[in-house]
Amino acid sequence: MTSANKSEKDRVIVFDTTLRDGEQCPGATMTFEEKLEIAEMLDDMGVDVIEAGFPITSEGDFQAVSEIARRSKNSVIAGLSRAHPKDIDRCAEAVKFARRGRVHTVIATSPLHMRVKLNMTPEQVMELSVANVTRARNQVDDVEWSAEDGTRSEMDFLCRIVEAVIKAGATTVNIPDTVGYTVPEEYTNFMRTLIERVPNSDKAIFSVHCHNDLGMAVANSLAGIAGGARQIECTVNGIGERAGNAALEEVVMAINVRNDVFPWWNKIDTTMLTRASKLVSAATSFPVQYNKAIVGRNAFAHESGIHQDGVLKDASTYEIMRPEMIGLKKSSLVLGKHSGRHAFVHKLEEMGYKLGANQLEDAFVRMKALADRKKDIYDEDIEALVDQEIAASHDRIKLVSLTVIAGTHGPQRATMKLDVEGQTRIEEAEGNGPVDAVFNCIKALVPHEAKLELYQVHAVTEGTDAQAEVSVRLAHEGRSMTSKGSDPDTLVASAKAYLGALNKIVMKHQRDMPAQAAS
Ligand SMILES: CC(=O)SCCNC(=O)CCNC(=O)[C@H](O)C(C)(C)COP(=O)(O)OP(=O)(O)OC[C@H]1O[C@@H](n2cnc3c(N)ncnc32)[C@H](O)[C@@H]1OP(=O)(O)O
Ligand SMILES: CC(C)C(=O)C(=O)O
Repeated sequence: MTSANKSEKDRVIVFDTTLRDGEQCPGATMTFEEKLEIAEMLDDMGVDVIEAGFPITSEGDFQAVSEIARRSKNSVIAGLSRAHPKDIDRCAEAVKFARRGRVHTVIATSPLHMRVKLNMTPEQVMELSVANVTRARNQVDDVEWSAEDGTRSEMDFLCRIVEAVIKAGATTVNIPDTVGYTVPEEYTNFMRTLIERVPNSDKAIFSVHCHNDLGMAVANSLAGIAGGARQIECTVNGIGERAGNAALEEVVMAINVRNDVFPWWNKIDTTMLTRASKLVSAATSFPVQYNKAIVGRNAFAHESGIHQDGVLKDASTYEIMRPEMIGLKKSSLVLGKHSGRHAFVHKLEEMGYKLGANQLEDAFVRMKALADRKKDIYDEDIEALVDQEIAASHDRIKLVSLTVIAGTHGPQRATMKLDVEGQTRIEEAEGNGPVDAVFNCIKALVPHEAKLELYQVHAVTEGTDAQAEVSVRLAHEGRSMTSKGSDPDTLVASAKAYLGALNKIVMKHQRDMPAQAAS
């Protein structure tokens, strides 16, 4: 819906209950400071109503609701209360500090809850509701009344009690699907029938509050709006009692992305959704499911080659919304065993590599082999893979020959012949031991600043004729390059390992040159 044709009757009021229903689920308790931080973020995000807690629950909850109310900027601050005078008074006392405070009073209306839990007749529930809405209205202008277990309530009774609470001053009427029992079409009809049958329904906003026991909380919320409700109660990341509540980020994005079928609008700044999700996850210590819609870490990640190719050609092939819309910088192409060449080349280009066709094919085959063994392929894995590939075929510096004079009478002396980019160079150097003499020779032949960080010798086979394997790590300009060399002669293996690491540094330097020149 464009801003030109936005009308108030099509606006969906977003009521966030992360701090109340969200906190009710086992393990989600948040500290006072965490609640303040979340409330501030919700306020900045454009949430219309923040249900900050249930003040009668504890002194801590009362303090949190009061402080959130004091600090509120734009949002209405609501507190929950039972249909009980002491709950109502405590709640009104907490929310009165807000620019606009709301008392939200709830009582069950289903036959089961009234009989078993409340031990009350419908008439007693009606009386109590009217009395407590009146009591609340005497203290604040904004009063919400909720019919707990509304979707399992009898329509005739619901119509009568809703009419009565609106008369008593309720400004919002919420019909929760407390146990996540309804299904979309049923809920649309339920809300539509109720709104049509209650004679004074135009005097209040109708609200939906859906739980996810059958995984339909979001679908049901939208269906309730289709039936005439104009407030959705939801939580960040969908946290809440049992299987949770409708997820705020899902209802909001469903309305925004499918505005053709959900022709309503809301005031949420969706670019804050990712941040909100992370904040709530950190405060509750509830990890966000990887495949969670909108904010899961895989929601904008692609590993399959066919999808990656499509996304590279045009992201809308596999993405129905742009990642920036929810505050993500970009979607990610994750390399793995399902990836194809297009994504591999793209990744290499991002990392500054440009390979010839054969090198690319070899590196790709080795990436697949690695992915079969390893769950996550990181940039360093690709770097190691490709550097090895390039180094093998493109060594700028090659060892031609080496002679070392060692023994008890030092200094030890090495004579080395190298092929440096097609030119033969010969040099002699002394050292404090034969390895030092070999490395000094290399430094004389190819002057460089790299520092030796690691030198290790392993015997690969047994016996005095064992093949030696030497590892050398050189540090240069904040990066380390490691290489291995093997030979039956330890000194030759040492020279090969050193030259291998040096070749990588040279190659990296050449690769970075164009980027540095451009910047
Ligand atoms: C669907 C929802 O999410 S509703 C919100 C649920 N959230 C919570 O319960 C969290 C906060 N709750 C609490 O801290 C406590 O339950 C309190 C402070 C509200 C009440 O604690 P207690 O007085 O010890 O009562 P307890 O929780 O054991 O039992 C609930 C009592 O409230 C009554 N009750 C339940 N709902 C309502 C209601 N909407 N209006 C009036 N009374 C109610 C019950 O019938 C029961 O009454 P009884 O003691 O006469 O049998
Ligand atoms: C308090 C009400 C709205 C509730 O949380 C529910 O019915 O699930």
